[in-house]
Amino acid sequence: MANPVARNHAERVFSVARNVAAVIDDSGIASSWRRCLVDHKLDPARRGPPRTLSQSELREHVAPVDRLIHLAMPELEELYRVLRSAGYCVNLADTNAAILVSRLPDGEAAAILRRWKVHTGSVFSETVEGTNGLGTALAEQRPVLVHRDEHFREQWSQFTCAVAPLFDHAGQLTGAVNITSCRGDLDRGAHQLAFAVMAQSVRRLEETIFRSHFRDGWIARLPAEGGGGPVLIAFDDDRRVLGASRAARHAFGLSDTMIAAGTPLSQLLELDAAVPWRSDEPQVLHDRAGRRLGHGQISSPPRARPPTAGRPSVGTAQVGDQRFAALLQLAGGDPALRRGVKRLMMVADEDIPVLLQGETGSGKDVFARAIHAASGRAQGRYVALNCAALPESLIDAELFGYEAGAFTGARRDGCKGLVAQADGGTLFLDEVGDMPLALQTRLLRVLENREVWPLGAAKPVRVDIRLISATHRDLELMIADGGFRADLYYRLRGLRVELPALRMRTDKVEVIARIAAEEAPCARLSSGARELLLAHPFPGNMRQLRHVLRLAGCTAENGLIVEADLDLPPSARRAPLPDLEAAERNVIVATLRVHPGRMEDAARALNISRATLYRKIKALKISPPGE
Ligand SMILES: Nc1ncnc2c1ncn2[C@@H]1O[C@H](COP(=O)(O)OP(=O)(O)OP(=O)(O)O)[C@@H](O)[C@H]1O
Repeated sequence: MANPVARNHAERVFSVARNVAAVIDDSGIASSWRRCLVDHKLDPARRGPPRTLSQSELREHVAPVDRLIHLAMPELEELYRVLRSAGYCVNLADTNAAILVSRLPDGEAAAILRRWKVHTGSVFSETVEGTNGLGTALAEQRPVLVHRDEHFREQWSQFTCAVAPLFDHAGQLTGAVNITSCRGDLDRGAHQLAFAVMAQSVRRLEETIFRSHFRDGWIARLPAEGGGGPVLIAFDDDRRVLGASRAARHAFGLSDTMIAAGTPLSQLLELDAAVPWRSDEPQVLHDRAGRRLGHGQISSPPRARPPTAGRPSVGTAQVGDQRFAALLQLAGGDPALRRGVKRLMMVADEDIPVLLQGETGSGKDVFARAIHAASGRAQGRYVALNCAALPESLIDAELFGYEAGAFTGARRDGCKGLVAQADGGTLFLDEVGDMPLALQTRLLRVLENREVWPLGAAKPVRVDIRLISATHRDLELMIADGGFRADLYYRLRGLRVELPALRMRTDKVEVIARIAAEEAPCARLSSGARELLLAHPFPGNMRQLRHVLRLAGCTAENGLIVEADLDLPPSARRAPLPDLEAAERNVIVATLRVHPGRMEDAARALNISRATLYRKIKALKISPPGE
């Protein structure tokens, strides 16, 4: 042990850890030191950089928390804006203490943090790096401030880090937010303010995560006590609890089992059914025993909010209508897609079924949600059903519901099936081409009779639903092969809209710029990176583009995304020269989209005869575009 400072530090660590019981350990530092020595067998004098993840390891860490990163970015950017000039870096880490997003401050501080690898890809778990902000906060699942020589390893003594663990909608640990400073002129107390700012930002982020998860439910927000997280309870229209934040679980003793059993909200709060809640306004809430809890807020799901005034009636849809803004934004500048959206706008208030056709990741789900939100049924529920993911045994009960005691294991009060839940709203049948034939027959009956027959029920229940379905399959080919019922197809395809693959969009340049601004707001695309993105075929379409840019936003240095930041498969880094067949297919599909339903014009544009065009369409298995 060459360095006397390191030796003194190590001696202090050994002495404190031996006498943990005797020291005042409000900050938990002494207990952590002891854990590092006794449990993790670490050496406080060891020097060396933290472990850093390779690009592919980083990808594996990012994938499971992709949505979290997406939700967290605006809050992290705001925190960074506030703390950057004070010399703090802002990091988001996963539960393994691997930094996935990093924003470095200006000037010399950034150089020091970079030299010590306090940035994206480094791992700061307590079991390897000893007591440190990220590792210790995650190990103890509580906010911690580790100031200079409170670090287990002497080499980290130039830093102060404050970290708050992040809990998801179910109260489970999902990551941590960290701010780190290397300013030697500030004492522990001086860092407390930044710590408090960061903790507040984490509380807001936890609320965002919760609200995003329960976006279709009601949410009660109760006054929070002390420094705990937000106290939030989600519940359904029948006032049964759907979920609760970590702090709400503690406050009301709510367990997963109680939530799964659909505990009535009345067991937690005093509810006066006669008094309608004033949605989103602060109001005094009481517990079930009538004790005043203080000011809280109850927010209704978007569908239950009153419609905007002056909603236009059938057939008067205008491009300028605010309610269509989301749909038009999704369509971007692609002319064929804009034509599809205009047709959707014309029938927004009609109950005409819509069939969305497109490759994976082309936006079928987001389009379906936007169609529902722009429709006259926006106040009703949007219920999505993935037909490919339904276990055969659950189909009937899930879809059509059951009466109390219909079978062993059934809920005591029965269950409303998904179809009935969409009553008054929209039912989205995703991957409809993957629906088993037996279910196709049962669904057809529901659509024909507009009623469902729950298991064990004496009479059917009438339902009023609008159907949107989506598939990446060619249903007409499936009909020809006997894999899909023709009668069901014609019921589903009222208005067919094809969502083009990203590589076929004529507005790819603008799409890339828009998604880059959303996913990597603090970074600029270098011209090399832009070229690479434009040339890439993106088999995963918009989803893949978002993922690639989100990751690039995490790894970009100095706010510039370069080619190396783009996680594109090496073999596909340059778009392969398409083979003749693929090239022909692309040209024909693009031409048919420009001349929908007008074969004569399409053939003329391609400079081939109509008969040749039909032959090519058949040979290349191209599905005819929607009218
Ligand atoms: N036009 C668009 N503009 C911006 N983002 C989009 C657009 N379309 C899709 N996305 C984004 O791409 C991702 C995938 O979209 P979505 O889930 O709707 O695709 P999908 O076609 O339903 O995919 P799958 O068939 O695999 O279920 C989402 O993050 C969505 O926000």
